[in-house]
Amino acid sequence: MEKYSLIEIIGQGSFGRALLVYCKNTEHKYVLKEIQLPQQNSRCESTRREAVLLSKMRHANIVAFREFFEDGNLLCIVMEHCSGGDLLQRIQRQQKKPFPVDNIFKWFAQMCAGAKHIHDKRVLHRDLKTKNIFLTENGTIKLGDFGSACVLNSSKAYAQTYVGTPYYVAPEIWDNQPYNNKSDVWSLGCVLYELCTLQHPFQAPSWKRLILKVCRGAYPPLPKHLPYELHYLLKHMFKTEPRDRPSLHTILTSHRVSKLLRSHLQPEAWESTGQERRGRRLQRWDPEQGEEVTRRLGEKSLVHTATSQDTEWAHSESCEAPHRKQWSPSHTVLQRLSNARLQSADTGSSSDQGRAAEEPEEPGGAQQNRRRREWSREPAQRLLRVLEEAPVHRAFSTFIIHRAGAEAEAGAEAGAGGEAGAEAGAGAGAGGEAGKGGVCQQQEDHTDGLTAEDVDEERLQQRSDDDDTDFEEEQPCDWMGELENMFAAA
Ligand SMILES: Nc1ncnc2c1ncn2[C@@H]1O[C@H](COP(=O)(O)OP(=O)(O)OP(=O)(O)O)[C@@H](O)[C@H]1O
Repeated sequence: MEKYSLIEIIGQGSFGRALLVYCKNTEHKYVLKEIQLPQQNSRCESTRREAVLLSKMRHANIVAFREFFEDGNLLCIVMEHCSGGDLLQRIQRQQKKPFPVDNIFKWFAQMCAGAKHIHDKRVLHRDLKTKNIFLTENGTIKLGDFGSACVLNSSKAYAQTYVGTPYYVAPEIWDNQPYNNKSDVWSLGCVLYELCTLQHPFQAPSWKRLILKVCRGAYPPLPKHLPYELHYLLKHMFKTEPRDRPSLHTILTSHRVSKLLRSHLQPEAWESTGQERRGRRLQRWDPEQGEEVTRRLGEKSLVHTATSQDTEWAHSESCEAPHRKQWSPSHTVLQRLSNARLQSADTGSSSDQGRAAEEPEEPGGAQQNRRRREWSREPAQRLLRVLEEAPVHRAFSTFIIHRAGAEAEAGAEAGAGGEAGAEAGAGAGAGGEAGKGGVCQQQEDHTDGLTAEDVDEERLQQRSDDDDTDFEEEQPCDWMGELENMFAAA
């Protein structure tokens, strides 16, 4: 710590301070994130996870990691300082003046390149939003805040899961489906929309209407003067079915707009997305590496997996996971919410009055016949009851959901998490938003498990977007239980 001197405190996150510091050795400024120890486990883990993941993500469009250490009762991560601030601040500074289209393409291409790099390492960011995307002094995009990310490679199922920031969360998450690589794509669609309009695509005065809009993919159209490519991109990124959404790989390689996007990328950003590896048979991620990462992250780490994840990864081109076949994200929640709307109106809920006329009905009775994953846990009444009085501004916060068995059993069976999650929410108590803690031991920064630049050759080849939904969490989270606890506690 002695080698850093404090310049200023640049922010107070939900778990600790972010400091702008000066390093006497390198004569550079850095951001130092600190967390008080001991605290509750989850935030501590989140910080450690951020450090470990960040340390292994070397890419022109990802915040560069410097070091990770403990100093007394502080856990510290030192990282690149992005002096342009975050995109949320940048958007706010525009004061309704639109960004030049070239800027939009450049920034979007860079965030896709950074996110693709993450996905190529089988990591999901899970909290992509304007607040977590930074700009350097020269206007280069850097993805940051890996505190919510997860690695999909351990052979065990792990103790904690996550829902994201509701305003940026994809429809499948509201339908208790697993987070997957396309969920990150949805979130980036929200960011792209904000760059285009300076507005969030899914604005609503209540949670219920927010969720309905998200599940329908119903966003106000972009202004007509914006180029066709932006309209086209958003239309695809906001497909409510993950399988219909392009992956980042597709967006940057074989989508109608790929060439245009790539023209906005510096060669080093493009090369480090893995394209330079085309044609070379690459080593598949070794499951043992996932174990190693898990061990280093600690027993309660936020690492999700399938029990047969290595097989799934190896055969992701040809094998559809069973739950993937069952995906029909928005229909379940829409139908439940629609039914509940009537019940809610019957019981005299004022906030539901008149909404039926405003919200478009689900098109096509034929969709009712689609295969549907049963939403077995909570009827929509519960959702409505929870959300009815909840302040919608909280939908911009990051939520972390705890699973049952988090404290005792890191290796809980995959698939058990959904039902158990409701109790886990109660057990977690502290309620939703990031800001947990716990005693944590120092971890060596020895994370070889994440170093493999392992991209399957097949993944570089063109595929349908359906096949392109190539990895996902195995255990959907009980965000509703968590919301219930959070709002009950408020
Ligand atoms: N690498 C960075 N470069 C420049 N500013 C940063 C960097 N990392 C974080 N910040 C800024 O520091 C502040 C605190 O960030 P931090 O990630 O600690 O918390 P947060 O994102 O505000 O909240 P949360 O804890 O819920 O994630 C924010 O204003 C953020 O924009």
